This record gives sequence, structure tokens and C-alpha cells, in this order.
Amino acid sequence: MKILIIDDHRSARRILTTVLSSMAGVEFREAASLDEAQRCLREEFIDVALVDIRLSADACNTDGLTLIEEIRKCTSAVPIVVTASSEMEEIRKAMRLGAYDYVLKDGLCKELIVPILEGLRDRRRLEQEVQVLRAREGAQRMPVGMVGTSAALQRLLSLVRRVALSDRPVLVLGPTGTGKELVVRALHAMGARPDAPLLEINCGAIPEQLMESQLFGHERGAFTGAERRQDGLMKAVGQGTLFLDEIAELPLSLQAKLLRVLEAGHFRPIGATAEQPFHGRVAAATHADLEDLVRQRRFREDLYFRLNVLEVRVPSLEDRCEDIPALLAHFVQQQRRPLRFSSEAVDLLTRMAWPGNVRQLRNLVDRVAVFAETDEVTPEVLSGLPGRSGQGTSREDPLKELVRMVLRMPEAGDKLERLEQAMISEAMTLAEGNKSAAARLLGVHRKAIERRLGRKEDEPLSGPED
Ligand SMILES: Nc1ncnc2c1ncn2[C@@H]1O[C@H](COP(=O)(O)OP(=O)(O)OP(=O)(O)O)[C@@H](O)[C@H]1O
Repeated sequence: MKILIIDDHRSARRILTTVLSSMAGVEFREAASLDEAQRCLREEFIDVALVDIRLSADACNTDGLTLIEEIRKCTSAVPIVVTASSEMEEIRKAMRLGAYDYVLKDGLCKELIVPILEGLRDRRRLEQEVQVLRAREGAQRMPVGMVGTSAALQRLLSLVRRVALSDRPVLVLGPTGTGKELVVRALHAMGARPDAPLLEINCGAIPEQLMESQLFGHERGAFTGAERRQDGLMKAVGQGTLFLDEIAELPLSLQAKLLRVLEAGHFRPIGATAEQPFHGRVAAATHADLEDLVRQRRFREDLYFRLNVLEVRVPSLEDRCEDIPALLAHFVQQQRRPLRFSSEAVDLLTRMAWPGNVRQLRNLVDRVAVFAETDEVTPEVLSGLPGRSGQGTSREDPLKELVRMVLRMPEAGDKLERLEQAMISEAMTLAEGNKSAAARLLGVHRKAIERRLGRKEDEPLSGPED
């Protein structure tokens, strides 16, 4: 247990260390002023702070009260007041600000203070045990809201369970709409401090200065319009998770500031002179290719490496299309109508391409709930939906596009014949002139190729004959 003794009198600090010297497993730190105490709290993990109220010769000095308030807001240390009995009014204030207990300097002895500290030590140990148990229990739980049983999703979940137990930065990558935000929520819920805040900021959604102020906070008068002091998310998050969504959009100037927070563990609100400690965990997400942005110098390489300590990749819906029936059922349950997707409709949707991933599937169900005239959803109902924005596209579409291109070709002549010849010729090239292999590529019998080639004997084919 690390105890910080804050008193402007060296003799008072000495008395306390002597009184507490009988306690085993205790390390002492000393501070003679508010500044020294703040520095020590920033640099080290302190368990208990023994705080004198007056930290200078000035009879009106109440720096100890300021410190108690800061300790409560920004650290996990427990403040205990150690002061003179003449300061009863200040002691009351300190207790209101969150001091855990108080001890009077007059008649200070180990029987008075040691039991308080031993009690705190027991409480700390129990808290740690609860955290470990919670983390273990969370690791067993399925994260709420993540639907699917595919092998790809199971692999993702087992990675999430392991990563949740760490408090190092985590980078969640994957195409748009795949559930990166859900993954961050799961990481927080299964982590060691699920009751601490999970605060989110979308790095692409707001102007740079506003974002800086939201992240770091600002002092009164720090910029035009800053009429009062405001805490930012870095402070408000405490020991929780700070979720930086769309991290690729973070302006370069803020990238530098975020890097400092990750490296040094503290931050400075806009217009402030003092640094404040950051105790949270950073989770960042993006669908962008960060490595490519690093190459283009649009994203700092050092920040990329700092964020990418633990990487979680969320697979696209196409890589886990077995989950589509379960996801459909999940989104249908959220509707007010008792929709039922026929097995043909489910089958069709499972074979579609979903560039917008799970979000696009969810939007489709929302649209069905609004526009479908019957509760029974068949392929015909799907094809009759107005507009196509929320609908998946058929994976056969590229073929349709190709056919359209050929049909639009200006030249006259038999386009069917030309298309057939072009396909055979391409298959022969890919098969290096082997007719049997070319026939397999085309899905026809070798004889069919020979017959068609026979029709065009005058057109020489490259490559050896088999
Ligand atoms: N496995 C899942 N189970 C249930 N719902 C899911 C699942 N994955 C995603 N969703 C839903 O899909 C929608 C999109 O998910 P989310 O916002 O987490 O995606 P994202 O990857 O963060 O997207 P973007 O990169 O565009 O921000 C949300 O409504 C989310 O609840």
C-alpha cells in the first residue's frame, strides 16, 4: 500500500511515518505543498493520501480541501484528513468533499490511525478480488446484443473476451456496419470496470476546436465563447472506456495530443497550465485502412502503433452469411409487426451481397416493416419494396452488368456469338490451351467446346493442344 503524506511541516510528516512504521507492506511518499502532492499523484499510483488542510503558514490557506476534491475526482486514492482540532469547520467541508475519515493531530497515536488504514487495505483487497471475479465472469458471458453463431463470430467473441481483460488501448477494425461499436460495448461490459463510464466521441462529426474542447475540456476564457470552465471526456471517463469512433478522421493536431495522453498518461485542458492524469482505457474504431493513411501521411505512424497494441478485426457479413437468418429473426423481433420471412426469402437474402453489412440488413427489415402489405415476407414482397437503398444487391449482379455492357456495344453483328467466342477464348487462355480444363472453367463438356471451336476453325487458338 502506497501512502502519500501531505503536510507543509516536515516534523508532522516525520511523526506520521513513525506512527505508521509498525504497518507491514507500506511505502511512504511525502509532499510539502499542493503542487508537490499533485505531481506525486500524477506520477504514481497512490492508495491513501493523508492530507493536512493548511499547506502553508497562511492561516486562511485551505489547499488541503482543494486537494481532497481533486483526489476524489481524478484519482482512485482515498483521502483522509489529518489536521488540528481547531479546524473543525474545514474538517466538515473536507468530509462533504469526499474525505474518507479524519484524524486529529492533537493526541495522534497508532491506535487511532492504523485501524482506519488496515480497514482500507482490506477494502482494497476485496475490491480487487471483486474486479477479478467480475472480469472472469464477464469472460464467460456472451456479450449482450451480438447475434450470430458462425465460426467467424465465435472467433471474434473469444478474442473480445481475452482483450476485455486488459486495459491497454484497443483498435477495432472492420468494414462499415459490421458491429464495431457493439464490439467496443462488449469490451467495456466484459472488462474489469463495467460500472465505470463508457464515453463515445465521433472523431469525424464535429469541428476541430469543439472536439478538442470536448475531449480535453477547457478553462474559463480559453477561447471566445468559453464563458466557464468545462471538464472534457478525458476527465469524465474516470477509469472507464473512452471510445474514439472513426479515429481515422481525427485531425492531425489532435492526433499529436492524443499520442501524448497515451504516452505520458496525462492531458492538459485548453488554456490550463497544469496537466491532469488520464486513468481510462482508450478504444478506437475505424472502417478505414489506417496503414494506408499512415503511408499517405494522413495518420501519424506513432499514434497508429500506440493505438494498435491490441487489434480486433470484425468480419464482414459476407464472411459470416450463416448468421443472416439469426440476425433477421433478431431484427424482426424489434418490429411492432409480427413479420415472418418465408424460407425462400431468407434463402435469397443469404445469397445477396451486403456492402453495408449488418446495418444494411437491419435497414432492410425496417423498410419491410414499413412498406410490406402482408406480414408474410416472400421474395416477391422484397422485390416490390420501393427504392433500393436499404436492400442488398444480388451477387449475380456483376454478370448482369457485363451483359448490359455487351448489349450496349455499338458494333453490328451477332453479339451472342461474339460473347460466346470471347468466353471460350478467355477460358482457353486461363487453362493454357488445355480444352478439358477450359471446359471445366466454362461448366460445359469438352465436346461442346470442340464443336464450337469447329465452327470457327479459321480462328487460330494460342497454346498447345491437349
Ligand atoms: N452481431 C450483431 N448482432 C446484432 N446486431 C448487430 C450485430 N452487428 C451489428 N449489429 C447492428 O448493426 C448496426 C451497425 O452496427 P455498428 O454501428 O456497431 O457498426 P460499425 O461497424 O460501428 O459501423 P461504422 O463503421 O459505419 O461506424 C447496429 O444497429 C448494430 O446494433
